[in-house]
Amino acid sequence: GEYYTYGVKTSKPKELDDLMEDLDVWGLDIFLMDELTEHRPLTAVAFTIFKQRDLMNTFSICPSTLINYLIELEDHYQSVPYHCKIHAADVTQSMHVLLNHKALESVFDDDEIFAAIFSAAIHDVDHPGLTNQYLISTASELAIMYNDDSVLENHHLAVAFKLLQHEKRDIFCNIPKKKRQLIRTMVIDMVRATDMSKHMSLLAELKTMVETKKVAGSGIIELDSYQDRIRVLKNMLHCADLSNPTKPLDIYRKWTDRVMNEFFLQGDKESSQGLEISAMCDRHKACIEKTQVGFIDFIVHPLWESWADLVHPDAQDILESLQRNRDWYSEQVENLQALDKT
Ligand SMILES: O[C@@H](CN1CCOCC1)Cn1nccc1-c1ccc(OC(F)F)c(OC2CCCC2)c1
Repeated sequence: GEYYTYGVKTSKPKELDDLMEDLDVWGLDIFLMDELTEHRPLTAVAFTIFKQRDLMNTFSICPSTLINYLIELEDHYQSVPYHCKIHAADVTQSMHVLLNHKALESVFDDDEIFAAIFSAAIHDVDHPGLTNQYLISTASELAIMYNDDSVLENHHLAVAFKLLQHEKRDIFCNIPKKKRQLIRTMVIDMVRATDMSKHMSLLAELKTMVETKKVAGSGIIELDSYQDRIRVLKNMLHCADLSNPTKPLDIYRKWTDRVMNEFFLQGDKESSQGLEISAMCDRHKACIEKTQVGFIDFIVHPLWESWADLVHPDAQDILESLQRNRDWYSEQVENLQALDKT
């Protein structure tokens, strides 16, 4: 059918134009993007970012090849409550905004920017809505395939690269072999770093970088080794992946509903299989508000506090939004406790 400016059909071109004005704004309504693009948020967001960053010209990517790839990629995101194509679009758009931090201005080259946006778009493709721990403890096909090591993350990478193998979808086809291999290495490093079991070591590396941060007079960070550059990009994708609590509260709460739904569906499966129900997956015992306060205090805030140090002062607004949201969920806990006393 006919494709419009953003690579997708829309019955509301004016509203979509207005929404795309917010493409580099933290807090863009990605759920509205899903509606206005007739459920092609990832294709629309990724295509428009590629266009805005002139990546199709830089890497001689034919627009129809990019569209073919993005549509196929988007169709390989499963319709699970949380790890669906809207999450992929959300993380891709969030990555696009983080790459625009002043402290990172002209730090990364085109290869790294292409690798970063591509990694965000593919990072959860074909996610089954189940955790690595579940896949391992049920000796699933995927766990056997990947020997229990970053099972989901290795699968997302394999699926995404396999989709490139059709000539109509191979967006890497005009990139020189050496450069293609470098980009592939960076993408593998970034997507593997989204495995939550790597969170503590990734955060420790980020803290070390902050302590030893080399800054030019202009406040722009200096990164002189591949290891340092990929460390920042891995943490950037991890931040984008754990950015729900930093977004406007109405958007954050939609993500909380979705992730709890996905966890509870896993809990239902575990229960029906006579397995012990995983933490936070028991719909009859979960306290959603309390676990969000804990998630922010123990995981999300420590990560974003270090990121904000690295790119100071570019992420102050994000940090303040996170604090407000934490306070709101904490008040909900107090209200619920007061209710228990009545
Ligand atoms: O599951 C999280 C990591 N675990 C590690 C073990 O300790 C608890 C947290 C991160 N993760 N991984 C995939 C999706 C998500 C994930 C993403 C948005 C989440 O909440 C909201 F922002 F939407 C989210 O909330 C859960 C339920 C309460 C605490 C965490 C989880």
